Amino acid sequence: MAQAEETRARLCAAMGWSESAVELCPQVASGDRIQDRPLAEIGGKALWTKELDAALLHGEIDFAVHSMKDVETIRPEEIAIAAVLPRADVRDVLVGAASIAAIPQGARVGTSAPRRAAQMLHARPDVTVVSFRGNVATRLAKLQADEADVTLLAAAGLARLGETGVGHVLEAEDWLPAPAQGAIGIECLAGRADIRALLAMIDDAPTHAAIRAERALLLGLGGTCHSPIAVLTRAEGADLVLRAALFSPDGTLRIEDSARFAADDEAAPQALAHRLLEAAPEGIRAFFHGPQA
Ligand SMILES: NCc1[nH]cc(CCC(=O)O)c1CC(=O)O
Repeated sequence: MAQAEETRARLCAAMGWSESAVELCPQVASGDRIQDRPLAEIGGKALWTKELDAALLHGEIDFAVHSMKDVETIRPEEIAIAAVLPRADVRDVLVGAASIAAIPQGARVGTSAPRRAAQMLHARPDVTVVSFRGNVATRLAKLQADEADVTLLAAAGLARLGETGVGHVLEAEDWLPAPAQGAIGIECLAGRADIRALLAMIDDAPTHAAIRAERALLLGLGGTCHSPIAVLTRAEGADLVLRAALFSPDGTLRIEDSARFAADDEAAPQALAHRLLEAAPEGIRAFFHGPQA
């Protein structure tokens, strides 16, 4: 809802409309309804898109607002990512300790994200990872209830909920975020030229280019929500520099590579994916499906 409200505010500001010109149509996604099991177990895909896709396809809504981190790599061809808002803070926040090094020996780390679990076990093989699902408030409550000693959350999500004083931000260069973290994307029917033109008014080209590159990398890797992958994109002049690290889920294995390419080059991130897969030992390779059509 916070993301939808931000989108509405930006659209109304760009168009000179009053807020009442855009109606919010709240939907509960299956990923939010099912909170007691890790996503990987629920059967993975489309947990945040299924209901909104149906609403788009049935003409109940004109566009849908997503955290791009939750949007699967391969989308129905009738649906287009029409706009991406300026990227918020890409970093993860550590809650319960002042730094990775300061986490007590043998601590319980609450997370259900394969990336965060693998990164943590890579940095701190002594800790135990415990499953930790639910929205931001639920996870903070679980930490309060001592179900874990520390947890990791996206700075962007905390900020959108007004939880700015929580935890300690981890520098992105040391602790790479998830693909598309911090980016809000707006989807509509590919055939709705009118809506696409409207949404183009609030598209942030640099963020859109970075998201396109990160998603092209994921497509080349065949990465899913089970794949422990972390990335960081930064702009260098007209180019993007994309860093990517792949892990084994237990954190024992880690490989990293990077590429610099023109912002509109979609082949380059796929070539980076190819190099990573070539270099990946089986313990990493097993969690990626390889290049997707
Ligand atoms: N389903 C998890 C999810 N999807 C997007 C965000 C954060 C907001 C963002 O990255 O845009 C979160 C919460 C988290 O990782 O802490």
